[in-house]
Amino acid sequence: QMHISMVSLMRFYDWCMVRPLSVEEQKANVQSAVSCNDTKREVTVLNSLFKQADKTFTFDTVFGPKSQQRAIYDHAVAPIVDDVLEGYNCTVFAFGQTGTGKTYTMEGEMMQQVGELPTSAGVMPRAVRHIFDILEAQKADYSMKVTFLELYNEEITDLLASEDQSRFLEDRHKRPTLSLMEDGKGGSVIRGLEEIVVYSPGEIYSLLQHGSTRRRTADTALNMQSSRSHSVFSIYIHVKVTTTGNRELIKCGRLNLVDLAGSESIARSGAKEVRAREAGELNKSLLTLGRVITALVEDSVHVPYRDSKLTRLLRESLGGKAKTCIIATVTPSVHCLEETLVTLDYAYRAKSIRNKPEVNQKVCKSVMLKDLYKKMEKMKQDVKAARENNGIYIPDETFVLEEAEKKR
Ligand SMILES: Nc1ncnc2c1ncn2[C@@H]1O[C@H](COP(=O)(O)OP(=O)(O)OP(=O)(O)O)[C@@H](O)[C@H]1O
Repeated sequence: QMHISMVSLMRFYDWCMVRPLSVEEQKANVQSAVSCNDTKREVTVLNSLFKQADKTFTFDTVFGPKSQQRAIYDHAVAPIVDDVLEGYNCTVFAFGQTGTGKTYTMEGEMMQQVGELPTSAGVMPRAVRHIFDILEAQKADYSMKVTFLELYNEEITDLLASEDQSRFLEDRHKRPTLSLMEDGKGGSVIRGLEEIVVYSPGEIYSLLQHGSTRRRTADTALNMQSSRSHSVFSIYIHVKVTTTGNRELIKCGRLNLVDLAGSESIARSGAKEVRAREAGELNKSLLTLGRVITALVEDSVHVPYRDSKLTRLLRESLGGKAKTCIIATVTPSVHCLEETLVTLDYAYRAKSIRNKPEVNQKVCKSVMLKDLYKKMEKMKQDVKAARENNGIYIPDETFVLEEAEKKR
């Protein structure tokens, strides 16, 4: 087995989405305090309403209140999905105050089944459709698996946990939590996180639906805590390609779609950190993310990745070998001016972070990935059953690939 890498320096992409004023806000005559210039790619916060200087931020792309979900996907996310299929690890973060449209942008209207995408479908269902469209058109030999987790109060829970483990999922305080460990290669692994092998868009849609419903059910039970939780949905794709020299390679790409906690928890803390901690409002992961961004922007020797679960989990996407982008979501409402400035400032600063994207690929001989995965799943089931009694190690796919090579 051999690893080949291509290294070049790449900065974060950053986009800004300004949502329309809601019907209620319009009825209440809420003033708009944000203006967008899509062509100049600028967002201006109208501090002049309060006799202060206006503040303008430039992004890679600015999507104003009239933007369609489809345009956002085609313009901003589709090129990233192409990179994932080339073997890159890519991460899309949605970052903004509660109620500004992070979930709308990432999930939007979820697909119940396969069919036309609704106009309000968000990044997740669109990415899934796009990935399958490309693979089917290429008649590719591929395998795919997904994971979906929630990080709340520094505890990781599995949104796709099988029913027997999910009895307590409605109550975040009673859920089984998973431990995060270093993988020895600069990344991290989550022990016990369900990795579900999928063969069709429909399967992923129902998993997404399932996971996001679990997240929301917990909300109604516990007073809208989703604004303080982060969710990470990941799709792992292995695609077999044949090079001009008739060599076979497996490209291993991964797409992480991250819906972050509301950025108001940063605005609220800061100087008031102690009080915020007492009120249980301090979001350690979000604050550490901010500190990691600052350290990377300032080229500090010490980057505090280890200080939170989120930054340990997504270390590779922050100054590492992944391609990363941030979607900042803001509301035009004049009542949210302070939070809007915090969001824009964070997303804007992140732009100067440089990652070193690398293609992940392995040389392979003639194995059919689809067959291999079916065998692997069977093996995992068997071993899992045995493990419950004897503590036997569950093989990961690298192990299975190596075993398949040895047997030839
Ligand atoms: N671009 C948009 N166009 C139309 N409606 C939108 C848009 N963005 C958000 N909304 C609506 O605004 C409301 C809040 O959006 P959403 O739940 O996505 O916010 P959020 O940032 O994910 O909040 P939270 O942090 O609480 O999860 C929803 O009713 C959503 O449908």
